[in-house]
Amino acid sequence: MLSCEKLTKFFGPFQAMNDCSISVGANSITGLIGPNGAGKTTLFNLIAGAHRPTSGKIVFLGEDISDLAPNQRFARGLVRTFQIPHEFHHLTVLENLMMVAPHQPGERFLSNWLSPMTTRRAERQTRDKARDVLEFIELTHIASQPAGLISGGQKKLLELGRTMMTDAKLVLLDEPAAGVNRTLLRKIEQKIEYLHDKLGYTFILIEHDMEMIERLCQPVICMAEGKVLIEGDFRTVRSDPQVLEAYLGERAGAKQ
Ligand SMILES: Nc1ncnc2c1ncn2[C@@H]1O[C@H](COP(=O)(O)OP(=O)(O)OP(=O)(O)O)[C@@H](O)[C@H]1O
Repeated sequence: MLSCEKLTKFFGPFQAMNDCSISVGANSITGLIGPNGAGKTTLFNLIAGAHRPTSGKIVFLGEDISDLAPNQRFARGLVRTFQIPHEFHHLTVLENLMMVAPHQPGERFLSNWLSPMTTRRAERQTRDKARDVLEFIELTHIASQPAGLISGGQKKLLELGRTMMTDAKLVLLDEPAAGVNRTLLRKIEQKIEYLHDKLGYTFILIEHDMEMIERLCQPVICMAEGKVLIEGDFRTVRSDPQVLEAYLGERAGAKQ
């Protein structure tokens, strides 16, 4: 579904991405791990189009998307969520979902005048879909609260819900477990599993929570210093000496 080929990225003299190649199969949940500063978020930025690679190429569903703008990638089904959820603070939770739906006729001034019925019908459909999504992410009870006032974990669920308002094919999830309590974390995992198993979503997931990576991800890719150290199933990656040194060793050391 996605392949990143020999990506490099320089920020001034600093090389954040160093000949990094990954490929992601359709309907997989790929875990992206690595120590702080390994280049995981930079890789997401390159895939989503927030940054352009210095060299290398990105192919999505057979098309070279390296030169496409983020909105063009989004229109092709490549959707990204953020470490810190980017909700619209003053809009309600329901409105936040409705905002995401692509190609709404009401966005075009003329169509509001020329075909108000069509616009209203489309808005009703979007609202109905948003209500279904709210039910799925179990946030119906806070539908009319301003999104800026809901909890961090609820914002993560809302982010996941916002991907469901789009025609997402590949979802880039940036630390879905960060700052989320254990109960809500299990709920987020179940939602990801459902979207993957029942709706055929493909995910790439950056996460520092190893339990979540172990439960959800196959394969797991470990990065360090802007490149891939190893790819494999969780157990293989976890026991690789390079990984232990670069990442898990660092965590184990921190516990002593
Ligand atoms: N816009 C930028 N300008 C300069 N340096 C940057 C920029 N973005 C990232 N970097 C650097 O690139 C390196 C990789 O950062 P990145 O955020 O991709 O790491 P990460 O693996 O996501 O880390 P973390 O797990 O801490 O989020 C870091 O050394 C970071 O300081």
